[in-house]
Amino acid sequence: MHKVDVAIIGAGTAGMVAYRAARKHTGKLVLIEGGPYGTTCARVGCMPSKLLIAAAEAAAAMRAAPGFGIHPAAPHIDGTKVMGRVRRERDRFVGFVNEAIEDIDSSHRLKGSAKFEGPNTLRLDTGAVMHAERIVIATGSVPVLPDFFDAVGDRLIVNDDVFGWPDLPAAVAVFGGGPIGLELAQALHRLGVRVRLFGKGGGVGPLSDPAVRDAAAAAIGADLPFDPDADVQEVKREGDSVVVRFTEGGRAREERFEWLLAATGRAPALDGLDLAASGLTLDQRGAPEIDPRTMQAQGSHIFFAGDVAAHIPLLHEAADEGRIAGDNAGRFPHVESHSRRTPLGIVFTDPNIATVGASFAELTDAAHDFATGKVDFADQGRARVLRLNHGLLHVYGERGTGRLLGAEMVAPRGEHLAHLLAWAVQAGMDVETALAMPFYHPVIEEGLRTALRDLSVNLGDRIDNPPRCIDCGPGA
Ligand SMILES: Cc1cc2nc3c(=O)[nH]c(=O)nc-3n(C[C@H](O)[C@H](O)[C@H](O)COP(=O)(O)OP(=O)(O)OC[C@H]3O[C@@H](n4cnc5c(N)ncnc54)[C@H](O)[C@@H]3O)c2cc1C
Ligand SMILES: NC(=O)c1ccc[n+]([C@@H]2O[C@H](COP(=O)([O-])OP(=O)(O)OC[C@H]3O[C@@H](n4cnc5c(N)ncnc54)[C@H](O)[C@@H]3O)[C@@H](O)[C@H]2O)c1
Repeated sequence: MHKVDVAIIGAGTAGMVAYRAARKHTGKLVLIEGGPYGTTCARVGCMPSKLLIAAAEAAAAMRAAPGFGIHPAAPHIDGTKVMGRVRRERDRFVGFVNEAIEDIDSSHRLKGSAKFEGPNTLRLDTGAVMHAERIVIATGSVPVLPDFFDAVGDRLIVNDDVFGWPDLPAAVAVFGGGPIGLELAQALHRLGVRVRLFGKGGGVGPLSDPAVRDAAAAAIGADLPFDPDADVQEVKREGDSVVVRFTEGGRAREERFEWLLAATGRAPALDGLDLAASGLTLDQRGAPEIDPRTMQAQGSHIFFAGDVAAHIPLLHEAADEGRIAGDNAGRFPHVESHSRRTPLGIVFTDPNIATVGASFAELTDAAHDFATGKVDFADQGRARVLRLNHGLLHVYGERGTGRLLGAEMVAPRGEHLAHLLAWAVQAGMDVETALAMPFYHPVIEEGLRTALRDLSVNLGDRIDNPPRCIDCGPGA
């Protein structure tokens, strides 16, 4: 039987980072991959979705030009060329990952799907069996598909399928108002695909602040048909079409599409691991309790990292967790505790949707004594110059200390505002210190300053905010 100090299951982002961290402690380790190399992020996640969005932004910019008095021809979208670039660039990113895999000692790489046969015993579907002193589980996540969708048969697709398309389809029904549904629905819509986005329960991405969520629903809904709480009676297949029966504004409707794209959530990829044989105590989801500071499960020799840990299923968190889990698996039993970064989430819609630090729901549920500062981008100087003047940003600060706690936004260039705020929150900055930082003129960040000033007023630190649109002129 093959014997190793550390076995890592899954060669995605978390698993590859875990391998490098564990390698510093031992040369007796193995990285096991059951599917294709290349990582979810590069193959079918972050990168191809952003490539599709970039093409959609180019088309949207052409359509927006008449608003400046510039009249180009309407965009002609060549679907095969759009998808060709998406796949070419995607393959380039995947190529870099594959090079990193090739750099790993070949005796440390194993192909096959692993499952537990005992707390320290793994069996691969190739028949190989190994004894591992410590194990890192980094198996990622899989799409959750409601049974309701079975009726559409092979017209049901997920994100992976989109990035394999040779051409753009004519019409797609997208289900799910989370990050995947929002990003793909808006991008496809802007690329000339007829899209309708069906949400459930009123959610819009990761937003929990009702006012910001409403503003985001309105901004996305102004671009394409989007109901965050759709009343769908039936989905079925008729010939090569997907038929969706739903209610809109009290009226029964039926619409036909080529595909039903499910973006209805992702779950930890635990099926097939036979975790029951691992000796861990499992909850009703079939998962053990994991310490997010050590990534250790119940003080055992088993560690989790990335989406499978169901902590924050984002790329930079997967990398951090891989580093923590790999290092601790390597040094076990002398496990070290690590502090985690300030939460940061960005959805690459237009306008961007973003969350930073503590969410409105977390602060409210914990009865935290906080105040909110606001800016509406409708009248924000630079946003108006650029005709990007849609959105709402709420920033939360602690009463008594003025410490910045978090923010939720749907905002132009929100990806950058969210970073500024995340860095300020992690640095423990208070609102007055943030306001003492330089703000250039005219920039979108002046909108953030308006929200910070409003927060300062609401915390009782200053009497009033300067008059409306002060960032339109000198002396701001
Ligand atoms: C469409 C989409 C867009 C996204 N966009 C963003 C974004 O813009 N920004 C962001 O931060 N995040 C984004 N994400 C999330 C991000 O991609 C994930 O958080 C991240 O890729 C998770 O990495 P991981 O290492 O946990 O999993 P993965 O990269 O999925 O790696 C898990 C690996 O484990 C293997 N495996 C599974 N079971 C077994 C087994 N039993 N034996 C052996 N191997 C096994 C799998 O084959 C896989 O290779 C996006 C996700 C999707 C789907
Ligand atoms: N830009 C980014 O960072 C980015 C982009 C894409 C994905 N991701 C990551 O991937 C994860 C998974 O994304 P996701 O969007 O699939 O999941 P999600 O869980 O965030 O959202 C799923 C949405 O689908 C809705 N839903 C569930 N059942 C439904 C049904 N029957 N009909 C209509 N809607 C239904 C839910 O209410 C929810 O709003 C995210 O949590 C995120 O961490 C990140």
